Amino acid sequence: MNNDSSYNEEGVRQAVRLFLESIGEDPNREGLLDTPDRIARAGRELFAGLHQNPHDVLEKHFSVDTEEMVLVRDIELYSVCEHHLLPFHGVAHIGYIPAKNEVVGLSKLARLVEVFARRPQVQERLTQQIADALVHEIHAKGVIVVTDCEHLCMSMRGVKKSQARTLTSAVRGAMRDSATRAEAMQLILQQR
Ligand SMILES: Nc1nc2c(ncn2[C@@H]2O[C@H](COP(=O)(O)OP(=O)(O)OP(=O)(O)O)[C@@H](O)[C@H]2O)c(=O)[nH]1
Ligand SMILES: [Zn+2]
Repeated sequence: MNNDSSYNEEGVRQAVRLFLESIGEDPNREGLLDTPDRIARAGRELFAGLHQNPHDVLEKHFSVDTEEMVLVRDIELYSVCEHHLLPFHGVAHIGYIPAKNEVVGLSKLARLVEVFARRPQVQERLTQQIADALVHEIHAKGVIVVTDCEHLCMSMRGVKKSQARTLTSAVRGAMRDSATRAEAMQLILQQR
């Protein structure tokens, strides 16, 4: 169910006006006049995942007779860290071993990333939520999710380490088997 009726655009506009005033800006100067409205519209998109759920994305699946690993790597992701509300961005790699006849369309894996990325997040939770959704919604026998991101709160402010990448992983079920996990990691790391 995609229901964003709890998204309060006027509330966001007021908060942005107050924020601009509070940093010493003039929200009435020409360049900033439309900014509260722009941010209200952008926020609807950036936080759309708060009003979506993984069930809807993974509901439709196919009867493909396979129980072998499927892996989609380099799925672009943009999220917002919940501590500073600054972006973190990078890629997600998702591998899963489907239950018999519960294979999902490849694009649905990318849509699943969007459901959890488009929220205030921490990278660890984002990674785990993607893995858990594949177990709960399509009964995947094994799952590995690896995310690899740059956090702007670590690059453009604070410690200012722009080269630092954060990698987090979540491994479930049969993917915990060391040989299977090694095969998935090899596919993820394979030279482009
Ligand atoms: N574990 C984790 N930490 C994150 C994530 N995004 C941002 N952070 C960290 O959240 C922490 C918040 O630390 P605080 O000490 O409360 O805030 P701060 O004073 O702004 O911290 P600095 O960034 O060190 O200046 C920082 O260390 C950030 O790097 C994330 O996805 N996962
Ligand atoms: Zn942060």
